[in-house]
Amino acid sequence: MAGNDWINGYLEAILDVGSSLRKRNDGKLKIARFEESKEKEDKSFSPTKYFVEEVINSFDESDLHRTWVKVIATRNTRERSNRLENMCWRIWHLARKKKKIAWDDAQRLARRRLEREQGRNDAADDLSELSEGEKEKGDSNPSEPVRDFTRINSEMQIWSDEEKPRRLYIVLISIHGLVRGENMELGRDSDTGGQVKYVVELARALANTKGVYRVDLLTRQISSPDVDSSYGEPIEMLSCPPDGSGSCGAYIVRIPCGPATSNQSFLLFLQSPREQVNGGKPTWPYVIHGHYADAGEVASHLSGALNVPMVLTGHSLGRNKFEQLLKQGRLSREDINATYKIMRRIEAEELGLDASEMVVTSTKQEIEEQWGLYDGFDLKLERKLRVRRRRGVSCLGRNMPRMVVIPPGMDFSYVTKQDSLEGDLKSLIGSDRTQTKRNLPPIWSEVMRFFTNPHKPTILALSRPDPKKNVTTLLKAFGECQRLRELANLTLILGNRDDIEEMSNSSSVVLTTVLKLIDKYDLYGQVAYPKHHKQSEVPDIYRLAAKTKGVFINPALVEPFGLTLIEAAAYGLPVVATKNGGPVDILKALNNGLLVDPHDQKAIADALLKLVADKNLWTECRKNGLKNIHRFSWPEHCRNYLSHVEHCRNRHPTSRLEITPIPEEPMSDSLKDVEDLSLRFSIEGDPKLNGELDAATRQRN
Ligand SMILES: O=c1ccn([C@@H]2O[C@H](COP(=O)(O)OP(=O)(O)O[C@H]3O[C@H](CO)[C@@H](O)[C@H](O)[C@H]3O)[C@@H](O)[C@H]2O)c(=O)[nH]1
Ligand SMILES: O=P(O)(O)OC[C@H]1O[C@](O)(CO)[C@@H](O)[C@@H]1O
Repeated sequence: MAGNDWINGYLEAILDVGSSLRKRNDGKLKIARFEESKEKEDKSFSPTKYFVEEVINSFDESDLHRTWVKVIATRNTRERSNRLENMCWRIWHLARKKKKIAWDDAQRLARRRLEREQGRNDAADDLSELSEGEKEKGDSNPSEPVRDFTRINSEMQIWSDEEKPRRLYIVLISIHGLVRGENMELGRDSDTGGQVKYVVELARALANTKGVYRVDLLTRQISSPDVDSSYGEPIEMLSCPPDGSGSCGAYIVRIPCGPATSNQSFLLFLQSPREQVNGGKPTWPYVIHGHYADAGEVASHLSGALNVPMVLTGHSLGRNKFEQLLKQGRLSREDINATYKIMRRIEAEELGLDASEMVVTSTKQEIEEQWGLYDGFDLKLERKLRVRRRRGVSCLGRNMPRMVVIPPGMDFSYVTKQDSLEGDLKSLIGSDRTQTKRNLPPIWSEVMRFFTNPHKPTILALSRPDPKKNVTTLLKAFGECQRLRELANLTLILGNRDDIEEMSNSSSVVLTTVLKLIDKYDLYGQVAYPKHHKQSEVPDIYRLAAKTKGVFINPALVEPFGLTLIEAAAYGLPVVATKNGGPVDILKALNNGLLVDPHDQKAIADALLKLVADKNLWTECRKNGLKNIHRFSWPEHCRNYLSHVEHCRNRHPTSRLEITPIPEEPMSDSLKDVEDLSLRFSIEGDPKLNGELDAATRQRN
């Protein structure tokens, strides 16, 4: 039986290896393990023994044993041989099948292990990519704004002009400060500064973006003899571009709020669907965007009442300010809270954070070192959720606002070609000190009249007269550095003032301290501190400092972003800036200056000296700033903004809300046009719309 030879070897192996049969508890004989074989295992590998062990050890086949008993009982040799062959084949087949199953399991396990490993690697890549994506990339093609700060999710659609015609209605809310579109009074008080400029320029830029039909910037109506009547106008159309030629669909809407901001007033305004888009059908805001703690709290109420996604921008954060003021050591915790109501502000910021789908920050640093201080935000969880969303894994039950870095832009319409560094200045400071009657900016004379030697480079500081801006430390650094005083003058533009006594307490303290320090260090003839300047003169102030080969400095204790730094760069002025806050990322992008510890007076003086004295460094920084400033572009900002807002969890009012109108008071004429905005008080929520809608659907209703 040549065909059966292998069987003999196989059977011999079964017999040779030996086996002890053990009575199974269920009465069946179970082929036991080959303990002996373990002990006697010879060093050389025997495939037969291995196979036999595999077959016998690896499965318990009772009926196989019954067959075996029958086979050995078979007398007919031929019959027995056939049965033996069949049995061996069955054993062999079973063993192979078993091994195949084990192999498949092993393969499946290996594949799952590989997938999990891949998933972990992807997640790690995503996380590292996230941190990479937010890191400054190398210089790119100067003609193309670089998305340094803003990381667009690879799957996320970039907002493009090719979008099907959309007619989005966006609501921005910025409550405090004096808000108007032209000739802003920035620096007039602690609440009228960069944020006012930011929201007005954002409203214009969004309205100028294809697909956006209307932008309403909601703020408080302020009617008071102390301020210009323009702040009492119920509605102001924003000219686009700012030279007043035509409208782009951006409006400032001033809501009568009484002494305190009432959510109700804003709610009533927003709950009348806007009839400007989609052929007169009421349209809900696509998004409600709150700016700063106060508007963040109001927006959170409106977002909840209207079921419209909310976006938040901090501009400046209470926890961060609190930390820096404590570090400065001049005020106790109680004094800080009494002065700034800082705990109430932080509460509002936490509420806004909790209600937001997305937080727009100006820098990566703002996420990690400013929002990272808040209960309502956890950096690691936000990143994990972002990775999960990207991998299509459900995030239900886990809410954390998405943080997106989209730095503000700049209105470049005032930036002319690079001014030559010669020319005007010579005529301005001729030997007889009389200004030649050329069309030189009047503000130049206003500044230069303070200086004994106007030929020296001027160090420029421009900010609201707010303690946080740390101007007093700058003055001490300048006053105590003889070398710096010999080399340079100092210009302080600290808002507009008539009478220091009539200013807010914090502004009054800052300005009084400035005057005392000028006197203490006898800086007369070396420091300029003009009382007034117009908004339109700010570019010329930067230009003047650049013409003198001066330096811009922002020594703030903490600067969430620092619009003045990008403005200075746009006018060719190298900068020295606080290392606390947004300037870290700004200088990374612009590569146009030096960072300092705002608490270190000597470091401030040394940095200023370095830039004023080293003309090569000064020229290099000027050149870099001019080359890289394009990265701060409002059109780019808006494309990124809309791309991210598109992915906010979209919701839609699903209930009919009857709002009882406030009893009508006789409306002044000026309010008539507000009425034209269809201030109706009932909303037609479509009850059948119970689910969440995607952005496109939402816009159709
Ligand atoms: O006398 C002055 C003082 C300021 N400004 C302008 O006001 C703005 C000031 O903005 P910024 O330097 O950014 O400071 P803040 O007023 O404190 O602005 C807050 O809001 C800004 C926008 O989010 C952030 O960049 C800041 O970090 C944040 O503190 C700039 O455009 C200045 O040109 C004037 O025109 N005249
Ligand atoms: O953190 P602070 O001191 O309130 O600074 C932020 C202030 O600056 C501004 O952004 C200037 O516009 C105000 O809106 C805001 O009150």
